[in-house]
Amino acid sequence: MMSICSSLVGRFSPLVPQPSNLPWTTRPSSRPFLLKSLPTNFPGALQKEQQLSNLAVESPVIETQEEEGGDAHEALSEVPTTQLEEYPASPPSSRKKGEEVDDNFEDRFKLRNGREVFEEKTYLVGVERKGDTEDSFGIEESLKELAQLADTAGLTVVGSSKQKLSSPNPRTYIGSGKVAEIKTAIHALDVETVIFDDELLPGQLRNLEKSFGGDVRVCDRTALILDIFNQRAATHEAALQVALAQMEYQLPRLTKMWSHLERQAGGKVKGMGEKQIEVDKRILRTQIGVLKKELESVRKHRKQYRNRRTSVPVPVVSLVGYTNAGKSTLLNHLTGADVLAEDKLFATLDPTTRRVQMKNGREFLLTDTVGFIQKLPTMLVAAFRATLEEISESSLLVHVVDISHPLAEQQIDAVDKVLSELDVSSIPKLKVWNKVDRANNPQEIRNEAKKREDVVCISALTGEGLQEFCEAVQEKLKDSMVWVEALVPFDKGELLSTIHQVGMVEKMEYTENGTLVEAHVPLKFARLLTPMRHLCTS
Ligand SMILES: Nc1nc2c(ncn2[C@@H]2O[C@H](COP(=O)(O)OP(=O)(O)OP(=O)(O)O)[C@@H](O)[C@H]2O)c(=O)[nH]1
Ligand SMILES: [Mg+2]
Repeated sequence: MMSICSSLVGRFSPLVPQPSNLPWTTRPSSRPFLLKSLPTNFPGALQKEQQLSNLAVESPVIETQEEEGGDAHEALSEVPTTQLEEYPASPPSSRKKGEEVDDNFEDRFKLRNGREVFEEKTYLVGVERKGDTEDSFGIEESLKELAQLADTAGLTVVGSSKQKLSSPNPRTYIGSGKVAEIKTAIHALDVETVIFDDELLPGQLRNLEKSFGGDVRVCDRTALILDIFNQRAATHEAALQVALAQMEYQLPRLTKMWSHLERQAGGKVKGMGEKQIEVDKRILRTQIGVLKKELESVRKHRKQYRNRRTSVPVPVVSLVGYTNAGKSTLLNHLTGADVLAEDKLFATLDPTTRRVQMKNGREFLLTDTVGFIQKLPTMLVAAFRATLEEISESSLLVHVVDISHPLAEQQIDAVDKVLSELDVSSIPKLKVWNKVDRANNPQEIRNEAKKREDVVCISALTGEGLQEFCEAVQEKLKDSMVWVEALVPFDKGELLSTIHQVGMVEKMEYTENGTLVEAHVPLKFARLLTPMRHLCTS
């Protein structure tokens, strides 16, 4: 079963019989994180998982005893709660505590990306920080995006709630009044999972689960995104990257989780929790080390492949952009590739490269990359850094924007922010306003794009503007090429066709001693022409 929390925090699945005679069964969610979601192709994954799970079994988890209410900070930071807002929801169930699962329980198991997903009823919570700048994603839009992420993960959103705060409550992130309000709503709606739009501290997660009571799980946006990546990782490398990010996410949470043991046991087992943390942390670190080594070797192979590819001096153009902007659709349309493109977030996790052949005989390689998102978990950026760094070797970055999206500007900013962390400032860029066919005011957008330098307006779906796009790419590629004048001898005729293929020929003239060429060519290729350039200038 693949559900958001079960894959990340190793909670009992409703289908797995829970051992009732064990001390922690009253609160299985308090068990330390297990590594349930390791890719099965990760060497030793099963063995390690079992080790950690065995360790967990030996360690009783003691209920946390946080004081309720009386939080001065809360009183200062909380602003009157907003109205509960509900998505078209399934009718509140009349299920009583302890009663058996609903009739349609079995129907809620769905097949997604070849995996079984349990469609958990999910409730979303967002916090608007007072003083958030106007150009950032508003709370409404951020929650909408969270709902899309939840849908992508296979969850069913049944309601949502938001709160305006000057600063988050250190204990429960939201204020106590809001916690009570949400508790009432989620019990009425039979909610199984509550997802917060921001990353929560491990203590906040725990306190919220305790406050909501029952079997309600609490997760944060980071856990949700990690889970989607986990569900979608199709290749060995992507699976390794996601497993690494998940472990890095788990490591600090594991620490905090165990540190409660001693405190709650009133010091009677002093040192026990600490010892346990050390053992678990060591296992996790060893696994992280093994994963990093394996990733290194996978990347070495890919680099060798890339080096072989770059020996052919065809320029590489990388597509970057916000998730769902239409990058894969553009690649598919231009190259006839069959990359998965769908109206889900993070459809693509692995870079795919295809050759684009233009009508004029010129070519370039086009690479599709993983999409970006606002509040991208840092451990994911770190884990995917190597994949993304490949784009730093491209001759041109094409930033694909969904111009029909109401928050296109904010999405552009979010992408620029990630790009600025990747050290690609020296690479020429071209902006593509995609999905113009879907915009409310397509003609206005086309006119605006015309006025701007470095912007091409297209529809990857209908094909509008793709010829213009290819021409703009060619023009931009000039920026990464060098100007050469060379006299190519007649017996080196194949060089002329390569110049046509990878460069931009301005002039070609047949002389007694060979063909005189003036062209922009990639730097690597210019070096090959050096002896002929010498001939030309002398
Ligand atoms: N109307 C319209 N829809 C488009 C266009 N381009 C893409 N789409 C749709 O937008 C959705 C997302 O497209 P993808 O190509 O998967 O987007 P992506 O940028 O690769 O997304 P990630 O892989 O998640 O980063 C799909 O449902 C596409 O059919 C377009 O020009 N017009
Ligand atoms: Mg894609």
